[in-house]
Amino acid sequence: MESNNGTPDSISSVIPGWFSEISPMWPGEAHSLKVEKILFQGKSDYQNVMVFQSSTYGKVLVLDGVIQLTERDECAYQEMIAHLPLSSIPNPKKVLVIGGGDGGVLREVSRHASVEKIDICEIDKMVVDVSKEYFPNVAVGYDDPRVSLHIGDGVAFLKAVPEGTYDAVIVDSSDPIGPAQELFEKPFFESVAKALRPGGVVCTQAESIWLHMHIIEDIVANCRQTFKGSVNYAWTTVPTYPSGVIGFMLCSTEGPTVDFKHPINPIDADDSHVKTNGPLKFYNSEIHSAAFCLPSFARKVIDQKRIDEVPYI
Ligand SMILES: NCCCCNCCCN
Repeated sequence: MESNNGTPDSISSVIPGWFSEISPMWPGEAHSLKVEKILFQGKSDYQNVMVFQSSTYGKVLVLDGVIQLTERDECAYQEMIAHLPLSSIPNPKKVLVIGGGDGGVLREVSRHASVEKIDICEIDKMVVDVSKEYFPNVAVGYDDPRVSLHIGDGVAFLKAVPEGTYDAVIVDSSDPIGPAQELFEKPFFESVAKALRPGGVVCTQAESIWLHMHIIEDIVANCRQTFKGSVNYAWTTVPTYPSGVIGFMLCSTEGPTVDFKHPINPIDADDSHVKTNGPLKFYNSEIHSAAFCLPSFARKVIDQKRIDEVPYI
């Protein structure tokens, strides 16, 4: 059976007027969004930057052809990557964000009243500028006076950080091809561990259990060798990310024990941030704990890494 444009009904090919997210990171599939209008297209020193108005997900930020956020579902990612670590430790004071140039993670970190200082190191100034212009409800994170923006390479920034500086580091990176590649490698995790105080926490973007178990396996192995506290994988649903899910690696350094699965400082128990930042749309304490429940196929691989590393006695 054929459609009225002559192509078989089962094949809808790449349709003019739609954005299709095609990448070697998810071969053989491409999620598409209908484009109402392209609002911005530019080329920075690091990547192609595009913003378009979609029919169903609001405005969309795309870097090198890959969706970074949409107005409709960004809350699911930004709230989880920020509150999974910060709700797991008492009174976080100093927080570093690597990447995250759109400002959404800053918006979420600033909900925590105990936080005194928020550093952000983003490599691409164009991402910051474009977000401020087209995504004011995301880039609002920059308005917080506790925020200091550093434009530069996150790897170099971390190397220069004095040992034990931060309570939490959040790595809001794009995928590990292009400018973010080094943020998935062991030397980077070692710099993060050094920058954290004892019992400090890191939460890093850790891809999809449906598409990237091989990458996750490597991240888990590197993190188990580097972080001597706890090492956990959590995940959330983001409809416009490849496979509709994305995960986070949550680790702590040696020191006071961190039990990531049971938040001791849940941000949803305190309403004081709602006046300035608006209500949380996605995160709550129940979804925090649930995020660490893994499907059996992923649990097998992630837990196997732990068994492999227990030395024979
Ligand atoms: N596959 C895309 C992963 C993007 C993760 N970073 C998004 C940045 C939002 N602050």
